[in-house]
Amino acid sequence: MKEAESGMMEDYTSRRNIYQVQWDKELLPHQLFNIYQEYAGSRYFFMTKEKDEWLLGLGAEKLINVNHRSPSYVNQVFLKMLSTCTVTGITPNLIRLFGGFQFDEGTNEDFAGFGHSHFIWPKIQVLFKSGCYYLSFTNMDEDEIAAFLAKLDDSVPAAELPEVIDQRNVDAELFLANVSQAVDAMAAGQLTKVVLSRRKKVRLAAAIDNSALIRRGFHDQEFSYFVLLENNDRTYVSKTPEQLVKVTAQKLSTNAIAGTMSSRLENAESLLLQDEKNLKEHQIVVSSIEEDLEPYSSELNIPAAPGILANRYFYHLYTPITGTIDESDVLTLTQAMHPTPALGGFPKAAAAAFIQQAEGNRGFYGAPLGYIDANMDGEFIVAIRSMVLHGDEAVLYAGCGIVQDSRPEEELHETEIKFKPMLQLLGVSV
Ligand SMILES: C=C(O[C@@H]1C=C(C(=O)O)C=C[C@H]1O)C(=O)O
Repeated sequence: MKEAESGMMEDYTSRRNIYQVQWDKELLPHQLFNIYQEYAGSRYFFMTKEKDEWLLGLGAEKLINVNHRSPSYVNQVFLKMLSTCTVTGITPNLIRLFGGFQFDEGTNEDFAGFGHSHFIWPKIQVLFKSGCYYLSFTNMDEDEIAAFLAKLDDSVPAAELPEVIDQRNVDAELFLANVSQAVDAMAAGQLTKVVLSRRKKVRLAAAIDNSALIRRGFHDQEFSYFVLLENNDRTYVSKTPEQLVKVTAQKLSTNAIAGTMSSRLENAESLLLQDEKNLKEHQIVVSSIEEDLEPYSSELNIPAAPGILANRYFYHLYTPITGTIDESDVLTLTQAMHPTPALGGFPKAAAAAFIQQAEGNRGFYGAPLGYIDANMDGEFIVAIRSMVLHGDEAVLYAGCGIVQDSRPEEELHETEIKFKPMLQLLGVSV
């Protein structure tokens, strides 16, 4: 906790005025994104799978951007900041701190500039919840707020996405070699499961306007979260079906999602529900989540067998898990669970070492992204089906679980399908 020791925490203790209002007319996130260009580079958007709740931030009143992953540090800073607030309006619990912790401690150049703990307290926060829009302004004077509210009625032209001019795999050969090596390590008894990934680069004719991506993600029919986090000239985007953990008033929910089959296969659902390799991959995740949560929860409800999570391109084996936590909060659980063997492997330490040596660092790919509120409740997702944007280039990430009976070419194919949600978002016909 170097920052705390060196006194940088002082930075978070100046007084803040928060002004909150409820807004009655419909607000569209892609229009809000474009209202003030001066906030570009420090905006974010988070939407649930059901699309019934979303959170949007414009501008950073405070940015937590440190080069170590530390939920307790983020927690401490957030509490300090909350203690400095004078709230005029609805309720202080509406304020959320949004961001995430990178997958591992090392550096990945695709994510240059993002912190390993990276969270934003926005200048303007828009929360859509239970059918209502709540706006919170931090340290903005009356005139600034009035000017912003006046702009909400203006229609902001929807951005268009530039044409795609190139797409190519960058490490398919390395991925095949890594899968073979993982299968050998499993035969030698060193590992039970490891999740390996690879990348694809897509180039567009011009720099990408993030509001265009939000417009697409907001209107599509996929059952997945949508997350977009800007940091200066880079943006991370994920359209993931996977929740890491959500806590509301001591009730927790999480899920195991592992085991995949292309929806193009005939009878894919019943084939997947009976497929031994996929069931094995899935059970490893369920057992590990149960073990990780055991110290925090005296009551966990875990169905005896998985069901199916259906999306446009694939089906996954899916086990929803609920429970009650004793003395804990969402950040502690995030740390206890990440990475589940849905993104790391099993045993956890051996899998982490294997990934490190095979691929290097993952940045936000597979990482927990989400928010906390003043009650220390919140929700974090596992950022997969994702990409980093930088100017006119997108670097896409996709991975899959490897077990002893995995075949490299089949796993390569599975990752190819997993690029599709991002390719489609960018406008590549898939
Ligand atoms: C690793 C990814 O997905 C994970 C791996 C899965 C699998 O191997 O079946 C399924 C869902 C996710 O837990 C990814 O999409 O990049």
